[in-house]
Amino acid sequence: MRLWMIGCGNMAGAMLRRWIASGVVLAEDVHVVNRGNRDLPLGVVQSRDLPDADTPDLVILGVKPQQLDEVAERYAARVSAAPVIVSMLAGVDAAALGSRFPGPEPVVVMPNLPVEIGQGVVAIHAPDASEAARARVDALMAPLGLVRWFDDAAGFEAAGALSGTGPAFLFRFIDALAAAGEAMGLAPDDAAAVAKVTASGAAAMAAASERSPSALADAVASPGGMTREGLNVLDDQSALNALLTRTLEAAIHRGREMAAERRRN
Ligand SMILES: NC(=O)C1=CN([C@@H]2O[C@H](COP(=O)(O)OP(=O)(O)OC[C@H]3O[C@@H](n4cnc5c(N)ncnc54)[C@H](O)[C@@H]3O)[C@@H](O)[C@H]2O)C=CC1
Ligand SMILES: O=C(O)[C@@H]1CCC=N1
Repeated sequence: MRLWMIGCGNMAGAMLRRWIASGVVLAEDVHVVNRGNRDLPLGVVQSRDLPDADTPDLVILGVKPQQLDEVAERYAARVSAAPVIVSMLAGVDAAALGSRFPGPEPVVVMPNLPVEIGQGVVAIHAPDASEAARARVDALMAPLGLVRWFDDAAGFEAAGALSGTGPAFLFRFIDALAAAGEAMGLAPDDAAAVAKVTASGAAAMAAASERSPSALADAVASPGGMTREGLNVLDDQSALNALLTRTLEAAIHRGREMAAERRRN
């Protein structure tokens, strides 16, 4: 599959590394436009402008949302013959994308960073996309992890916020576990190592097990034992649930503000 990628930093770069590692895309079939060269797989051409070459199978937008107008002004005419344009920009919906890039079918995705190891989530919203566009996007996204299409905007907003921002919250949780270990007297290196492997082992188990995370927590917590006392703190007045609900609400609120900033009157 031949790709033009306009903006390929942390997020689009993570996707690209997986696409090439999985073989779904060949490095020589990718042209990246970035402001400056980034650390990308060998063979991928990076430049400051699109090439004078045949139109690709897909155009991927991976710049910051604030750069949407700038790149649209510069590249919309040149990508107008491409069949599909995929945006990962938070707060940019299909209407905002389609109005700036007339021609290609607009597809909005919300990926997350673990796509780089094939264990990410890609939420997709393109309710008006043709079967051909859906098939093309599905084939590209398949190696990245869990791929879910949401035809309703609300479902996409919630799923995209949960998966897109979620890794950052889990990374914080790992740090918080380590900090708690340090507070109990562990050396920083030991605390960080123990917290990381505890988190990765538990996450792998939750992903692989037929038991729910709640049932797995119960399996750790012996009646009258240490874990139950700890869980009682997290569960008191649903403290952790309430904190994460507020966290996700704040992220979604910001997403809506960003969407309003991109909306045209
Ligand atoms: N980082 C994440 O976990 C996630 C990010 N996103 C979305 O991905 C997008 C990119 O985020 P990051 O990769 O974190 O940012 P980043 O700053 O790492 O990457 C942006 C890239 O765009 C390039 N760029 C900037 N202006 C340009 C221009 N005028 N023409 C061509 N290239 C240009 C930069 O050189 C850079 O390589 C954002 O819109 C964000 O909402 C979505 C889901 C998750
Ligand atoms: O923080 C952001 O705006 C982007 C979208 C989801 C993850 N990173």
